Amino acid sequence: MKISVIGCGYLGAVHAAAMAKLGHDVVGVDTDPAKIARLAAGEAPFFEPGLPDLLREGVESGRLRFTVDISEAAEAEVHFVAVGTPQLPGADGADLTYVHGAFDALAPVAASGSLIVGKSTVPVGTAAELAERLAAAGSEALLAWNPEFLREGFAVADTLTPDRLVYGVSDERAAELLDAVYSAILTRGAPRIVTDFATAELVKTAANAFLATKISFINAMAEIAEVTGADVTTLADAIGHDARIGRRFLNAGIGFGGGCLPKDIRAFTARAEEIGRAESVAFLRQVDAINLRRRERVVELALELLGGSVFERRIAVLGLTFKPNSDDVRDSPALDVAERLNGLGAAVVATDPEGIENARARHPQLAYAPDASDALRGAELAVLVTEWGEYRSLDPVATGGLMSTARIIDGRNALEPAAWRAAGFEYRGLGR
Ligand SMILES: NC(=O)c1ccc[n+]([C@@H]2O[C@H](COP(=O)([O-])OP(=O)(O)OC[C@H]3O[C@@H](n4cnc5c(N)ncnc54)[C@H](O)[C@@H]3O)[C@@H](O)[C@H]2O)c1
Ligand SMILES: O=c1ccn([C@@H]2O[C@H](COP(=O)(O)OP(=O)(O)O[C@H]3O[C@H](CO)[C@@H](O)[C@H](O)[C@H]3O)[C@@H](O)[C@H]2O)c(=O)[nH]1
Repeated sequence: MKISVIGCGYLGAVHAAAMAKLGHDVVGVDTDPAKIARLAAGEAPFFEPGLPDLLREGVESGRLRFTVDISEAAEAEVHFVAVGTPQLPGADGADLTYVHGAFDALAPVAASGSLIVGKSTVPVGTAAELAERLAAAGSEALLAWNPEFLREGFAVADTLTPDRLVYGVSDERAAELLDAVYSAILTRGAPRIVTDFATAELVKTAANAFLATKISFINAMAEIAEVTGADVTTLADAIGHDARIGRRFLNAGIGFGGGCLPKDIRAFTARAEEIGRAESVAFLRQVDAINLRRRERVVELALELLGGSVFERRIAVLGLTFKPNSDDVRDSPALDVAERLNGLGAAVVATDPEGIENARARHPQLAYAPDASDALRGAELAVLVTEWGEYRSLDPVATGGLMSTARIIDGRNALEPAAWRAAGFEYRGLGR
């Protein structure tokens, strides 16, 4: 099939390359010429394992091309819209400017009977409004909402072998076209849920709200464990054995960040207020508050370990991205911790295997080191805030040898406390 993908960021670039892998003829469109130039050369503009191979393969096969010119999407039978829906500046709601821009640009281009598929995460009710917007623009394209559940770091596998496909549609033809797009995935047995616009939009919002709640639940237990001397990791293992609870997403630490969970729970809160149901999701404010308190806790522990002041004390911050296997620093708890310590006058030296460039663009005032050894050399305190494999496997004896004083805060509970203590470290985890 001929497919266009409008918006080639983290989601759209992966989606475009995956659609080409499924055998479709794909054009990716983005308003950012630098991004398009890299993608057109078969290069990934961000770090995502497996994406470079997929892009190269697609571009070399001729099934995948990229452009800034949306008129090149005119021949597509299906148009995926994957533009950003960031948090509004100074408010909780989602900024739909890019979605509106993409739909307004697509309306005159999309052929009658072609299908426009929203993939961006939007507040419930958005698709219905966009259907009216398309009709008002005289478009005879169909509309569907097909939310995306991929995780950064696993985006390629999540797109090619999703847990489920959700179609929000208002007529059968839209579902048929989506079945044709995803036939190779459906043949492999992926569950497919066909529903209305509102349910499809809410499935996405609810999934992220649930994941965020699970993380804040375990972080709330970490707060209790810190006062009572209990160990939150053992607690998570123990409750996780109950299949109704499950162990995944029960890792306590400095909490969730990234371009999705934080903004999506805030947008949900804002939309619930708009529809008069603020109390239904009032708990999400607590979820957000617990999450942000964990970053503060790291600062408290740093002050405690350094005798009350971090001023001009050298602190190595290991990790800048919101999670490992990504270069994404959007709403990153790791970068926030580095910033907070820096704001208190600490001599922070931060490092990350993939995130330095993006972190520097946001926080040029921080000092960055190319690798962990450089960051750790001469430091009085190490703070592990993103659990990259190479930080998890740091040798405590060698690490202690680099530092001026052996102290570590394990902000992701990623290290074996006994091994670090045996190597002479003052070790602090979160909730253990
Ligand atoms: N990143 C993820 O892991 C992920 C997963 C699931 C859902 N989502 C959702 O997908 C959407 C996109 O997220 P992202 O992380 O890829 O964002 P992003 O900021 O990385 O990418 C958005 C892209 O859209 C482009 N764009 C903006 N307006 C455009 C227009 N009118 N025409 C063409 N391109 C335009 C931007 O230049 C940018 O490249 C969001 O709604 C997000 O919540 C993201
Ligand atoms: O037990 C856990 C699990 C995760 N996290 C943190 O939670 C954040 C989000 O992690 P993850 O969900 O793996 O990353 P994303 O790539 O942002 O993916 C989420 O957001 C996407 C965009 O909506 C959805 O598509 C995915 O299904 C959803 O998992 C990261 O900061 C993690 O460090 C924890 O603190 N503890």
